[in-house]
Amino acid sequence: MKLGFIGCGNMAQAMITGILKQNVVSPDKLIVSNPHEEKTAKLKEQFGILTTTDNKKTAKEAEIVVLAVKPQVYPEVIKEIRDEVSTEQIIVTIAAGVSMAATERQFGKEMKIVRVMPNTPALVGEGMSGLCCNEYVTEEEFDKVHHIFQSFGKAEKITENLMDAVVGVSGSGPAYVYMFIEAMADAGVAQGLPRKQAYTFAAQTLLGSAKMVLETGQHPGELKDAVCSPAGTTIEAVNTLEKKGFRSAVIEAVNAAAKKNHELGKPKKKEK
Ligand SMILES: NC(=O)C1=CN([C@@H]2O[C@H](COP(=O)(O)OP(=O)(O)OC[C@H]3O[C@@H](n4cnc5c(N)ncnc54)[C@H](O)[C@@H]3O)[C@@H](O)[C@H]2O)C=CC1
Ligand SMILES: O=C(O)[C@@H]1CCC=N1
Repeated sequence: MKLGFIGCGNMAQAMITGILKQNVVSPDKLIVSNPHEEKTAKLKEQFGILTTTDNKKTAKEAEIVVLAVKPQVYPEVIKEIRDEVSTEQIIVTIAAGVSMAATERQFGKEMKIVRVMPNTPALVGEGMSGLCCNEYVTEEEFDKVHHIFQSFGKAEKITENLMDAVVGVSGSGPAYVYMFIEAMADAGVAQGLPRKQAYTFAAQTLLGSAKMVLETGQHPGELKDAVCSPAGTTIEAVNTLEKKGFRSAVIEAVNAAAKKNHELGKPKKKEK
């Protein structure tokens, strides 16, 4: 099975690195196109994969074609490749706000489409992806794509109406988590920790806490309570976070990203 990527920016590089590290697709079965050669140079050098500046070549050669360009570039790329692809190939979209109906309309034929929202921790094998597909994708074909996304983290099937929620929580989520780590580390530095150690202490605390949620199955509130000793240090911090509206800030942030994803998906005037 040949896998192609059109666009080789942050997200594609994270996924390709994850896929190759896990050996789910061998380097000779990968083709990546980007008009700017410098974007593919590092991957070419590191893994010896086939790279090109010609999107049509990727579209013609790959059985599964991942469109990894910005949402605004989708119409231009689809226009460029639509005569090169057959309805036997699978198109994977990862763009925020690009519905399967819009992709199908732009191809102008009954293309097999799998819509996915991945995230950048794919690079280290800890991605989180939500996937859905249209009616032309068989179960076996969906499983193939699912398998690829599972190779660099967790991947779950969802219905398309949940894509906004998935973008808000996991697609955009790493950015909020990095902000949290930065803020924790800044405070650590203010309290005297050397900068490098401050990042290690903050990031490892995030990692360990996340593992506790995933592996113990305990409610996050219960895990939080187990850290809060009566009249201890943690409840002072919890009290401060509640006073500063921490939970509500996070909820509003996730809702804002979900809303933006929804708005990006609304047809533009010229598309009507
Ligand atoms: N960055 C992230 O955390 C996530 C991004 N996404 C989605 O992934 C897609 C890509 O996002 P990023 O990788 O962050 O953007 P990026 O800007 O880092 O990468 C896009 C790449 O497309 C290339 N490109 C531009 N025009 C092109 C064309 N005509 N043909 C081929 N390549 C072209 C650019 O040179 C660039 O390398 C977007 O649709 C975004 O919504 C989805 C989940 C998470
Ligand atoms: O910010 C964005 O639009 C993309 C989609 C999800 C994460 N990054």
